[in-house]
Amino acid sequence: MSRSASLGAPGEARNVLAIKPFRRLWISLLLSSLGDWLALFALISLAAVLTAESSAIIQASVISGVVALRLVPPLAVGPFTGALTNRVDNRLTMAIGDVLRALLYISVPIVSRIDWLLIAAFLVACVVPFREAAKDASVPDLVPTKRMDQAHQVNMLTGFATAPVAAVVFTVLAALTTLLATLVPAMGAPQAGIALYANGAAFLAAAVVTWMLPAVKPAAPEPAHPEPQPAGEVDSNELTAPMPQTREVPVAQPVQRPTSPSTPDSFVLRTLWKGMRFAGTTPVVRGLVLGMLGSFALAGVLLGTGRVFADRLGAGNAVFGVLVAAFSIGMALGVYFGPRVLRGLSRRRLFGLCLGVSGIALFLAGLIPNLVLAAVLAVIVGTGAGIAWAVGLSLLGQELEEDVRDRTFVYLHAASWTLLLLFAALAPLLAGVIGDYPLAVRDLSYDFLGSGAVLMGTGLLGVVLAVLAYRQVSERAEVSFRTELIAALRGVPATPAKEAEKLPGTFVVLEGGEGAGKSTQVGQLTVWLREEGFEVVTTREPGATKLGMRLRALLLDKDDMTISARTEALLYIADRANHIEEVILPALRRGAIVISDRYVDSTIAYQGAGRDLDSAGVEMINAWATEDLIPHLTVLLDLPVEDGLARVGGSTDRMESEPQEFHTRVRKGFRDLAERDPGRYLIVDARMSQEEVTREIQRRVRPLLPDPVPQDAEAITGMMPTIKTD
Ligand SMILES: Nc1ncnc2c1ncn2[C@@H]1O[C@H](COP(=O)(O)OP(=O)(O)O)[C@@H](O)[C@H]1O
Ligand SMILES: Cc1cn([C@H]2C[C@H](O)[C@@H](COP(=O)(O)OP(=O)(O)O)O2)c(=O)[nH]c1=O
Repeated sequence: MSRSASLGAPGEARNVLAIKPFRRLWISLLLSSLGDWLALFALISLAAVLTAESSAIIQASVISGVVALRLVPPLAVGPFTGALTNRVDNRLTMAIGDVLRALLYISVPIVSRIDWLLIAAFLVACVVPFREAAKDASVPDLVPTKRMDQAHQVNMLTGFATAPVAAVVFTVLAALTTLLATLVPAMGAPQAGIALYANGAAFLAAAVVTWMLPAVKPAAPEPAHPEPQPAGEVDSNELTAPMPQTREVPVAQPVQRPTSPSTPDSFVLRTLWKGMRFAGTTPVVRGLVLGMLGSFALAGVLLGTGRVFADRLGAGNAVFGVLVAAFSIGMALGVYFGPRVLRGLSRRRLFGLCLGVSGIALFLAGLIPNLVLAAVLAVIVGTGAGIAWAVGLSLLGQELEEDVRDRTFVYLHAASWTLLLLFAALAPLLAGVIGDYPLAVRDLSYDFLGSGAVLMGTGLLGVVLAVLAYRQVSERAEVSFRTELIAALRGVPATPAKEAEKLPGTFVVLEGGEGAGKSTQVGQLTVWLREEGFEVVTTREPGATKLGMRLRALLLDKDDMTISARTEALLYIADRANHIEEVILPALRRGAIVISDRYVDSTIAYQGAGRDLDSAGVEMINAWATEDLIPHLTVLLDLPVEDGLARVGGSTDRMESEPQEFHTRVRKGFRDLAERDPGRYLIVDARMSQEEVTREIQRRVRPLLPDPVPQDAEAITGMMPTIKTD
């Protein structure tokens, strides 16, 4: 089974990175995104160091301010960025933006005052939207239109992927500073200066790389003259030919996508709003979006409280770095390996489980203030959040129609950044308000920490969120969560209690009276699933096998009116037993999706209700003949009898020529069956147009489809694109 990859497949990333100018843009983005993360960690640390002597609430407010200041100005300056990108060379805007950021960051440790730290953080945040807008606006100049989406995806992923690297760099620098301060006491207490200097260097390097991009005049978008490309580079014609004459970008490809932890501008807010409205449409999408955003809120809380928490445990910048690195490395591992872990477990269950585990780990980290434990737990929180994110992304990809898929992914990325920063800003404030209390009961003492309480509270919220999200996405399953989890951990397939053989395929049946549209919908469903890359076996009853064709002729021949009701029932069931053995089971064992036009329910409705045979008896013989093979889903196309008969245009076979009352009983027979077991049925009003019926069926079938194959999941979530070397 293969399905088309939809987001940033590594192969595609290599493709778009083969475009030399875009690769330069990407390198400058990589550097500045690294710098951005490094700056965030360093500023939080420095804020904590400079306020070490102040009260807890002041310290908390300053840390919160450092983060909040990144969130606010972009909203104010966002609308003005367009004016600049239209007038000034984007390359220049980007390079100046990088140089300004470098200077501002370097100035912070030199001035070493809390007021300047906040002002500098604010000024940086004001520069960022211009730089981002210039970068986004220059992508269409550097990349052919058809690769634009890939380019944006690579950029988005880069924004995430640089976090663990920056965290490790920060930790190493912080540890070095601490070591130096110990060796050379004259240096004073360790601050976070080195990281900010390194950061300035990263931005200066980014400015140089940006400056080397091919110049594109904003007013006259002449085709650029790319340098001669060595073999293996993308043909320059590809670059110049589809160059857009204006900066108009189709609605489906919004140009501004956040790539660093600093850009919630008006576009993002708009996307958030639209996305939020969209996310409410189906429970599964709602559950997935809720859970995925929740994992970023957890990350935000850890980022916001981490420094103060480390402080209260008697540690400093390096330990904060370790916590952030542990979390973000865990997250990267989770995203990368997520699609491959516990293959035996349904992806939806894995999604809920990982979120829950993250929540519990965060709760424990807050409960037991211990540095080593906190680092280990941070890895677990990150891994859980990463797996949930990756699995959520691939499930969403499966769940959503192609036209809204990209929009939702953009929304998710934008919303994630915003939530991350929002929670990182709120968490320290809350911790400061709660305060720290050393508790002592007889010989036992326990440090109740405000930051610990926030971590615990968020952990609990995470667990509640996991349960809520799981409820929204969970599917009816024959195997209990526990059984499936134990089996998955042992690496064996989980066997439902009554099913002798776990079949990898999916069995869908369409039922309904004459002319309800079964054949039409079977056709539509088949085309759709095949396009999605699944192996589909389309079949029908009676008459799908050689023997079946003979039975069909006997059953439907208008001249042969002497078949008794029981004989008729047995003949249909005989056809079914043969059909299962020869067609259905082999396909299900292969993992195919089997779609059958009629199955057991037809006998129960036509012979049981229609011919007035004892339905329980008919059901029993069916159960024996089918060895209890029950479809995963039965779609009942329900239609008033007259409408259906009018559609088929008069009686053509023995069954159709039965009187209207017979067909009315059949209709009721079908409805009774469906109402008895709503979890396994979809009743569709077949008076709707063919297209509407098709859409309704697709919506219900989608969650039943097998999980995407691992390569795809990797393709969707692959993070660090490989650089093609010449
Ligand atoms: N939703 C619909 N609205 C109107 N006509 C339909 C619809 N679905 C199918 N039809 C038409 O009704 C007729 C019977 O459809 P068909 O799919 O053969 O039904 P069945 O297999 O249930 O007997 C066909 O001519 C088909 O084009
Ligand atoms: C499978 C099955 C079909 N039938 C009847 C219903 C149909 O009238 C006929 C099958 O004819 P067919 O032309 O295949 O069905 P349709 O045109 O309705 O899609 O057999 C039964 O009575 N009992 C059964 O178990």
